[in-house]
Order: sequence, then C-alpha cells, then structure tokens
Amino acid sequence: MKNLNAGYGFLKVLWDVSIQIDRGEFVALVGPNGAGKSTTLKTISGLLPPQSGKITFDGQVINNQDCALNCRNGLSYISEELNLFTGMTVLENLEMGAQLLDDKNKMEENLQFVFELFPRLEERVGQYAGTLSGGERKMLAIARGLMSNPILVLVDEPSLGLAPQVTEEVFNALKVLNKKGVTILLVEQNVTKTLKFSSRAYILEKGEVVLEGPSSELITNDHVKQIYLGT
Ligand SMILES: Nc1ncnc2c1ncn2[C@@H]1O[C@H](COP(=O)(O)OP(=O)(O)OP(=O)(O)O)[C@@H](O)[C@H]1O
Repeated sequence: MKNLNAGYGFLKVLWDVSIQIDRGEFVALVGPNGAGKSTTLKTISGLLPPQSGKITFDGQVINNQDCALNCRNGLSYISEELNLFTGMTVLENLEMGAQLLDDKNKMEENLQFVFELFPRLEERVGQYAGTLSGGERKMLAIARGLMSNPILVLVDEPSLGLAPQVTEEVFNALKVLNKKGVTILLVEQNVTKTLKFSSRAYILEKGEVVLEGPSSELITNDHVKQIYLGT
C-alpha cells in the first residue's frame, strides 16, 4: 500500500501509510491500541474503502475491490473477531472457507494441510465451533482462512486472550505456513514474540508508520525497547 489514507466518516485513522511486502515474507505490523493496525488490514482486504492512496496486490491495483474477489485472488483476512459459524461444526466451518475455491478437489488436500498444522482441529471435526475453547477457535479461524489457498494472509492479533503455550502453538503454525511459501502480514500487540517470529516489521503509531526495518534490528531499537518492551 502506498500513501494510504483511510478512516471512518470524519475520523481519519491512517495517514499516508506505505507498506510493502514481498512474496514469501513474514512481516509484522505492531503498535499501541487504536494506532490503526486493524484498519490497515481491513483496508487491504477490501472491507474498508481507502480515502486516497493505492493498494496493489500481485501486480493489480485493488482499491475498492470487493473483498470476496480479493479472497478469490489469494488474499485472506483473519479478523480478530474470528466470525466463526458457531452453530456449525469444525469441518463445516472449514468447508465454508473453501467455498471460493474453483478446484473443489483441492478441498481434501487443504483439509489435510490445516489438520497437520493444527492437529487439535482434526480431533474435533464434529464439534460445534461455538463449544471450542478460545485457543481452538483462533486455530479454526486461521485454518478456515487457509482453506481458500491464499498467497497472502492478513492475521489480526492471534495471541489476544490466549495462554502463552497456545500463543506459541499459533505462532509456530504461522511460521510453518510461511515456510511453505505463504506470505504473512501479522498484526500484534505481543511485540517481543512478534519481532522474534517475523523477518521485518512496521511500527504504527497514531495512524503513521514511525519505524520500519528488519525485526532483529527493531528489537534493539531504543524507541521500541522503551515503549514496547519496557527495557
Ligand atoms: N467501525 C469504526 N467506526 C468508527 N471508528 C472506528 C471503527 N473501527 C475503528 N475505529 C477507530 O479507529 C481507530 C483505530 O482503530 P483500529 O482498530 O484500527 O486500531 P488498532 O491499532 O487495531 O487497535 P487495537 O490494538 O486496540 O485493536 C480507533 O480510534 C477506533 O476507535
């Protein structure tokens, strides 16, 4: 995204935000509450039309493009609200994630892949999503987002409300996913962990990118240490 401005009605949230992600990268977007991280993901995914600026995905300008079309083209957005179909089983939720697949034969292959990534989901295929634990719900939301064969996955705060061990499990799954070639943009408040798992990061404050660079460098940056790591 280049020089992107976006917001809600009169409230402007993003101010000239530019973010570039190359294919295969694991990039993090971190910042305090209300900085505009979720707004950035909503804008990229097509849920929120930008006020100005340009969003390009896989060589195509996608400003104002319908988010279902973006999904079909390989862009998957996993929101922090999860939006699971709570009255449907784990398997049915996963099948819903594959609805936009042109090649329905891929469904079985993708199911095997997400079950390898999250074995707990395979153990609970017949369970209603509404009865899953918080961590399992998060895993299901991520897995459902992977059922459409995405090129780029936008993940919003997967660690929110999770115990450290489950957070580790979810982050490890994202790492495996990235190693398989899927590009990831991860929004997080868990800055230490996020900088350890990602290769590059952007720091967003009050709707503006204030720092960017390799995560290994940002973790030793004085501003990051003082504001986010408390050291
Ligand atoms: N639908 C909406 N209508 C009006 N204002 C909104 C809406 N969604 C978000 N905002 C406002 O936009 C600003 C940025 O919100 P956003 O959710 O993008 O921040 P964030 O960095 O993801 O924060 P958090 O880490 O707390 O989730 C906030 O001031 C928020 O109140």
